[in-house]
Amino acid sequence: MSTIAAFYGGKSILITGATGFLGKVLMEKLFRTSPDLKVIYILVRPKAGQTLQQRVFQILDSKLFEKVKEVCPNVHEKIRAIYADLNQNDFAISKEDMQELLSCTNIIFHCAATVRFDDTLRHAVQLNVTATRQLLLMASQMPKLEAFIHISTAYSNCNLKHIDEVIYPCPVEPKKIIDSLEWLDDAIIDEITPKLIRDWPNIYTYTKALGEMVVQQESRNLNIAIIRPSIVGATWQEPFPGWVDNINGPNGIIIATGKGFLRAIKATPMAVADVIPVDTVVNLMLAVGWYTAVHRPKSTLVYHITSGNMNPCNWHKMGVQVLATFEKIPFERPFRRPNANFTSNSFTSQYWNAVSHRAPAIIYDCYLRLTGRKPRMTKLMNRLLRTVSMLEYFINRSWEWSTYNTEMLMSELSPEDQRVFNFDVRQLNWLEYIENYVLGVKKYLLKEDMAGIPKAKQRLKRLRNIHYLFNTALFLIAWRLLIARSQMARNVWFFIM
Ligand SMILES: CCCCCCCCCCCCCCCCCCCCCCCC(=O)SCCNC(=O)CCNC(=O)[C@H](O)C(C)(C)COP(=O)(O)OP(=O)(O)OC[C@H]1O[C@@H](n2cnc3c(N)ncnc32)[C@H](O)[C@@H]1OP(=O)(O)O
Ligand SMILES: NC(=O)C1=CN([C@@H]2O[C@H](COP(=O)(O)OP(=O)(O)OC[C@H]3O[C@@H](n4cnc5c(N)ncnc54)[C@H](OP(=O)(O)O)[C@@H]3O)[C@@H](O)[C@H]2O)C=CC1
Repeated sequence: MSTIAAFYGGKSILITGATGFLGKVLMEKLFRTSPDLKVIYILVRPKAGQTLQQRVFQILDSKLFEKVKEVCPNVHEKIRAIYADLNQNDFAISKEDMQELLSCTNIIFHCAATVRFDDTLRHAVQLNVTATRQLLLMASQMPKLEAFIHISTAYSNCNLKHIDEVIYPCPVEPKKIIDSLEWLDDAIIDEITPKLIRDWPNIYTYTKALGEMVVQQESRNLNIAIIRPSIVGATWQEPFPGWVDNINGPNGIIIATGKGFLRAIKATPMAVADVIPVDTVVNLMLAVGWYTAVHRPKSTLVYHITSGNMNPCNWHKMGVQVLATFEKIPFERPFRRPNANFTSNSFTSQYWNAVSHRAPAIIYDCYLRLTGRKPRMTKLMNRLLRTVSMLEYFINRSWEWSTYNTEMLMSELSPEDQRVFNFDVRQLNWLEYIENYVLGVKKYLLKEDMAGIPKAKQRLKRLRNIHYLFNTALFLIAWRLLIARSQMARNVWFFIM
């Protein structure tokens, strides 16, 4: 019997960000391994015209939860969705709900965040810093609370090259920033943002660092742990390989490459691609929840869950395997044949952007115009290139994250717990994982049917022929122009003939 699974039995667990990528996988694993848990409270806001209940039903009815329904048929009764908006004071939680949360919660997993790189400082601070402070305040009023697990990111200190499992101070106190955002207007905030974030690459990573500082400062006598995952990718093993549900991180790039929109990227091929499967992160989270509650470490422990130091993969290897998978299982209706040119040179990258991205988009838009349709490819390409430029910082550098606490925790687990809550990334076979990842993107994100593969392969062949034809025509035109202008070219031509 797993000690960790037994620990969560009968517990009331509060999860923020349960409707997000990580949150869903966390709930799934909790229900599957501890079906006798008492209740999971989730803080949810209505979204896209859906009520809280509709959002919960949609999650429970998804493929991700198929196994859960077998082991925990009354899962609907064990989720208690509580209306909450983390952007508002007291999260706009009703008095009755707040009372229940304060008196019943045993464990908190705080996953909610804005993960957009280009969010406004005001919104990102509200969600990633102020809301964390607010939640800690709530936690301090929970008599039954055993552990508070805060999810940060391995990139919260990406301005450093070597990162230890410690909380690093930020140059400006979070409280000062929270206070000043209350009276500064948006224009001034925009102006001072670059000065505040200094050598952090974006507002997201900066506010996650501030969030960690808040955790340290407001920890009072709570049992707290911080988890820092690197780039969270599709599931490796559980509940099935390849599950993924948003376009963040590598997912959008895989789609753009598979559909033939993106064929070159400014990346350092040998830089470490520190992707970590989402189920691995969730297993560590549950193990940390147990360890923090039971062993009550004296200080706030930070756990890195990264792949680079234990089982490194680089962007080149990843790109090659992604392309190899596209050969076997191509995406439907590609714009061009998938290709992946990595270059770390800015000039070459701009050349590829002009020749491989913008020019085909312009040509395609001309074609759309000529056939009486609305041009759209240039706009789409501009947005894609903007997105790619925001990711460039992370694919042109490598970091070293120490993992002493994570390894210590692994050694504390029983063999059964090491199996059920496996976060040992050394066992990961990258080639297999990447293939399942791409397949997962096709099935769960693009919702493409495997029956469409022969047609997609045919289309790829047609695109290859068009590509050859286009290049041959281009070559002949260039050659013809050269012959018309140069005596030397004419001599070579007569010689060949
Ligand atoms: C030739 C290429 C070779 C490829 C080889 C094969 C691939 C092998 C994999 C290699 C991948 C390399 C890239 C890896 C990138 C790794 C990045 C890691 C970053 C680590 C940071 C830390 C991790 C974390 O802690 S949190 C999670 C990270 N957060 C995010 O990823 C959020 C990023 N997204 C944003 O901030 C925004 O979406 C933004 C600013 C990028 C765009 O905002 P905007 O308002 O313009 O629009 P949206 O409505 O959001 O989207 C517009 C448009 O863009 C598409 N899109 C959005 N995100 C992505 C994406 N990540 N990749 C690609 N495309 C994206 C989206 O679909 C929209 O398209 P529409 O058609 O208009 O709907
Ligand atoms: N994905 C990754 O690569 C990595 C993620 N992380 C961290 O993991 C955590 C989870 O990330 P991930 O699951 O990927 O992110 P998602 O964007 O998928 O999920 C974010 C969650 O936060 C919730 N949320 C956002 N704003 C509010 C609000 N105002 N009120 C209530 N809930 C809100 C969202 O709810 P809603 O559905 O209503 O929008 C959603 O449930 C974050 O803390 C992130 O920093 C760390 C490293 C890497």
